Amino acid sequence: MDEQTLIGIRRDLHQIPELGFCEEQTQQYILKAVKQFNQEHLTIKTWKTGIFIKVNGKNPKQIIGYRADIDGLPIREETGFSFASTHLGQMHACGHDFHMTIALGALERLAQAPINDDVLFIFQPAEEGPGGALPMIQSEVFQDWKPDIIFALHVAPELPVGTVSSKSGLLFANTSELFIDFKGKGGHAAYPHLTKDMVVAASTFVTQIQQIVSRRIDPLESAVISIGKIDGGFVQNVIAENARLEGTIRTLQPQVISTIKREIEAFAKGFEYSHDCTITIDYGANYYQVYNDGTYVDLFRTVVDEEGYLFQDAKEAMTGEDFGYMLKEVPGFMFWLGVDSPFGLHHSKLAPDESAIGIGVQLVDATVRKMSS
Ligand SMILES: CC(=O)N[C@@H](CCC[C@H](N)C(=O)O)C(=O)O
Repeated sequence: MDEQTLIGIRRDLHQIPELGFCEEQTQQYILKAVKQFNQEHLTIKTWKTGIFIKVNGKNPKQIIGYRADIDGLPIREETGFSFASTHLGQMHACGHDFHMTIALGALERLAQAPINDDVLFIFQPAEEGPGGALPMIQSEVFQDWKPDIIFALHVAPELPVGTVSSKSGLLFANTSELFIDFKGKGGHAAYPHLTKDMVVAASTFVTQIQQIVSRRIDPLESAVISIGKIDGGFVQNVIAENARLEGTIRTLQPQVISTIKREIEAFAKGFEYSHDCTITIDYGANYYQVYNDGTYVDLFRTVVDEEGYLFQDAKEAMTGEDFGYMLKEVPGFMFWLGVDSPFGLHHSKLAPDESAIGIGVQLVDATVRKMSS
């Protein structure tokens, strides 16, 4: 596929972002795009809103897996692009439109010129939540077509186009979502002493739990607690009976997540007493760390060099990725693809440079071929 066709696909996909497990339009778009490819060597199976596509090899000794995530985020786009999201309040603000396009580009090349081994393309729903990788791994299709090696990429806005980055070992953090509901007693804003104000309780809670990271966790064991959303009350002169916090916990060691959860629960008990309220905690989706196999990172480094691009050693990031579950089952790696955007991941103005798409396709294709040689 030429660059203009790839950019066209990316722009089409950019216009139809859908949240986790609602990616029906996206799934249909991908299936339709794949219909244009040489069908001779393809076997296609859908799974919920995801898709497995196997390019049957000429003399297969192994299955090489490549995964692309397909969901968008609940963010109102502010890019001003002519091809901006047509789904109000939803946006491909994490580059999954790039991820899908690159996978389609590499798939088209392999469908046209298959290698000896089988190559399994996995279009995975719900990476941003509630997590599609784990149930997809448990599916019959994955178990039947279980890859021997697997890899994936993620766009990196802070890296220039032509630079990629990865590392052996830990790349992405362990994560847990965090949802906390406060219930107190509402009332007239003029009589706070007759109420249990949940806006005060929840906002104090947000600042207090930051002490868990600074005072309860070994400074050598990094952790993040971020609250991204606060809800509470209805009107300016009524004290709120209910409030809700939504956030995420990130740690570099899996066991530190449990420590943080225990500490949050202890803080909650104290708050129930001091604010005379009830607090309910739900941890939503939990993702396992992304841990790269050094052998394949080294192989990839060689491919990047041979293809004429720049490989930069990565640092661990506090981003989460349920691809970590796939790497727990199957050896492989993940890498960052430079897309040079002035606005970062999860920003309403994320504007990745489309000239990185062709580089992604070339690197995925070349990596698969190298893994098979
Ligand atoms: C690459 C990336 O940005 N991934 C997301 C994964 C979200 C996991 C889950 N919804 C959570 O917030 O814990 C990220 O936010 O890192």
